[in-house]
Amino acid sequence: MGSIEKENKEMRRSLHLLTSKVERNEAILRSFFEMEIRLLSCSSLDELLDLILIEFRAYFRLTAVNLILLDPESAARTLLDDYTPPEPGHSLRFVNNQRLLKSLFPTPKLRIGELSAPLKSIAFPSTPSVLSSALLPLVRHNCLIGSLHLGSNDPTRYSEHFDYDYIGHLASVISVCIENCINQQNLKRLSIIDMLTKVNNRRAFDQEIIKELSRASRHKTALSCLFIDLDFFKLVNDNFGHQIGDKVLQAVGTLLKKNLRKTDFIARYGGEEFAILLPNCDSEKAMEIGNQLRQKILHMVIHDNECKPFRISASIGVTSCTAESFAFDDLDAQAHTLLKAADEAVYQAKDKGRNRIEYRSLPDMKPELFHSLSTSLNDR
Ligand SMILES: Nc1nc2c(ncn2[C@@H]2O[C@H](COP(=O)(O)OP(=O)(O)OP(=O)(O)O)[C@@H](O)[C@H]2O)c(=O)[nH]1
Repeated sequence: MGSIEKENKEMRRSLHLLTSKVERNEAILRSFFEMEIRLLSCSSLDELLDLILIEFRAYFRLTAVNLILLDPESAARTLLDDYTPPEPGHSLRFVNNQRLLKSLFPTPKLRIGELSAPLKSIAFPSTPSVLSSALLPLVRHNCLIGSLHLGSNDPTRYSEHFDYDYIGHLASVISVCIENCINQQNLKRLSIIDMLTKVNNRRAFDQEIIKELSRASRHKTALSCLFIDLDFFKLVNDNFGHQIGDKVLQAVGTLLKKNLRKTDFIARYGGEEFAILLPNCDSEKAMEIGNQLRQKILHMVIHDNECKPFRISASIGVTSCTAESFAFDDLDAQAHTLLKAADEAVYQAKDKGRNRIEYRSLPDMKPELFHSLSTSLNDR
């Protein structure tokens, strides 16, 4: 073979290698780009975490994907109250300070390749089969906010000899998405939460009752409403001070959350008044639940500023409805009717001596009566 021919062959081989490398890089970039779009379109932290912890694994053919998040004020943990990650306690962990993150990233740079045993036990506590990995520092405003760990059982998958700019870029996108989701959801949460008791506020209740009435009518299920009004609360404030009064309200909020189902809706409706929606719950069951709450409130021991114990009581009003309860379709009118009945039941309980539970059935309502009724309720 002549030397020119040999040179040509060599050049064709190089060209072929170069073309396939470009094609491979293009495919990688495309897949990263697609994932970036999906990350940016996540509308909640749950959705974002599912994408990272579950879908990344299949999409990038990985053995393990783990995440550590800095969460000093438990903001993320509060938002994720109902969220279960894959391998709970391993794939998603929260830290209150940066110590652990700093041990993974003495400088906030990607860590690629094989990990030492101690680092592996931090990054992949439940996956010893990981042989090579990419540890991505998540950074926002020059602050380490977390660490994402991509692990493979292929020892050559992540190697120091390759360039991983696109993974670094992905880490930046993930950092922004995590921060955005937490901030947005936190803001939304703050607008519907009563800051003192950490149950929902009245605004959230007024929205929820419409949703629940609509759901109850669609599924033909019962919906009950409880009003809980603390007795002689003014005396608590007068005798022990406002701070202790606040402590009582917080304790009642905690007691209600602890003793009701996740699907029940608890709100602070006014100063010392709580309102509860019990979906799929008829009058008999609602009375039973209400009475249990009354007894639990009565047995709750609170301490004043001198650590002396005292107790409180509550008057409870209950009402229930079913799809057939209303002669009209207007959900606002239905909500007002339900609230008025629960409110009247509380007053009856107060009238009869307090620390009691009373039931008020819904009146036979005519739609034309609704307007005067809603006006009087709004004036309360
Ligand atoms: N500490 C504290 N007190 C509050 C708060 N909101 C309302 N209150 C107090 O709750 C008290 C309610 O008093 P009243 O409406 O007279 O009712 P009550 O003393 O509970 O008497 P009955 O309801 O008739 O049993 C008032 O003294 C309010 O100042 C709050 O956020 N914190």
